[in-house]
Amino acid sequence: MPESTTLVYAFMGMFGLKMFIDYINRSVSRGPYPPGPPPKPLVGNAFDFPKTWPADGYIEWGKKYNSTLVSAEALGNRIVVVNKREDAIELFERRAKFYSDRPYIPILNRFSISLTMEMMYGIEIKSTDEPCISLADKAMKLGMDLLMPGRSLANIFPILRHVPGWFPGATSLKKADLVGRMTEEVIRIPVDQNSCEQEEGKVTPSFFTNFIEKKQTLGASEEEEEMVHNIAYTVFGVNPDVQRKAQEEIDGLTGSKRLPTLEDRQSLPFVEAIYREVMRMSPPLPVGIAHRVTKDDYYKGYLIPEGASVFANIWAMTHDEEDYPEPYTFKPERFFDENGKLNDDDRVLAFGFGRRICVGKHIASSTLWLMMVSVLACFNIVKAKDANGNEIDINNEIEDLGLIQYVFVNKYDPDYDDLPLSSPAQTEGQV
Ligand code: HEM
Repeated sequence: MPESTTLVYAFMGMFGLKMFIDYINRSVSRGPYPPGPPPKPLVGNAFDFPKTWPADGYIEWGKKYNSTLVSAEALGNRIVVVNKREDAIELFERRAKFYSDRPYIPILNRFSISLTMEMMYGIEIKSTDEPCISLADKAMKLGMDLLMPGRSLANIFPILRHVPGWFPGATSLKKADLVGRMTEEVIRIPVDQNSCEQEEGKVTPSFFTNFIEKKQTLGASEEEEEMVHNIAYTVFGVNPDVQRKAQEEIDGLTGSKRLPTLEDRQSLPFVEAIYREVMRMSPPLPVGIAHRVTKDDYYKGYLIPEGASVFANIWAMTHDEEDYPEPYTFKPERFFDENGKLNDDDRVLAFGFGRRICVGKHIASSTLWLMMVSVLACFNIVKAKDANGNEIDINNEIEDLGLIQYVFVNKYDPDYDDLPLSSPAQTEGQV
């Protein structure tokens, strides 16, 4: 018998055995787990995960099963989704000791810290055409796709990681392998570049200092413009009063004589409220990134088993009517107290939780704030007009593609339009 056929049989045998053992394990009563759709024999909930807009799908599960915590499982791999802010803070922060691992996802070990840190500190990005940027972009898109709960069968069925890439249907493994190799390149290119620059005695400024400097002297790049454009159209185009109020605040401080700087941030509370409201309404990673539990834990009477992937449904939390009445209305005023001072709700949930909270949050916060305030200081954003001079209505919907993509400097790619990221949808006629 050829070696490859033996391998296939061996794999199928192992797979069958694993399914059987998991099925028996599931039948033995542990738990109860947080509620969710009833599992089907053998496959569990593998085909129940919401596909189109997962964040809303998990809110629906929460309503249906009357629980702030919901869960599902496929072949022994349990996924828990946390829909409430208090639960996320309890689990990811007070119990951080057991909720700070990441699930094994083929690409992530190399992908997260090393990539961003190499890029953020000491590497000068001169153009978006640079190989490491376009590679980072592609790796990011592919990688995000693999991260979604239920999106990759290899994440649902851990045993599938052992299937060779040539096996029919093993597309997510091929993707993971590709992302792994691309990420290695993304890390290698800037490191090599940095070494060369050091040998030549050049001082390499960081992304952050470059950005701030460039913003104040040359303005924004095409991609940065595009990001601001998206935010600006949806937020200010739809809300002219908000725009006017923010501009009055800025002009009151600068006398229209200069651009605001980061030092002015404290003195511009209304702009700050706009920043908070933008991040609340459109968190770029609506269901965050999974944390892996390293020890069986009980919460609200439910078992969250060791190895479970726990997702913070950030979207559900920032659209929770109890915390944010009229959650789908853009209202920066909600961040002021009765004395007209900014309230203490300054926690931007969009950056995640606990020890795994976004490491780039300060950079992201500063760059986004600077972009918003600079646009407000210089422009009036109005609705575009069609050929007959009629205003084009603004599409106020959110698409699942967004800011992180821009942070990694790239353009919209229609081949990967189903990502766990969000951004305002484009209206025809708006560029
Ligand atoms: C608006 C911009 C950004 C948003 C909304 C955002 C959001 C997030 C979220 C939700 C997580 C997962 C947190 C969790 O697991 O609880 C995360 C992780 C991470 N972010 Fe960001 N991020 C942004 C920008 C950045 C930037 C600019 C960098 C690079 C400097 C960055 C680097 C990272 C890294 C390395 C992680 C993984 C941290 C870990 O696993 O410990 N992010 N981000």
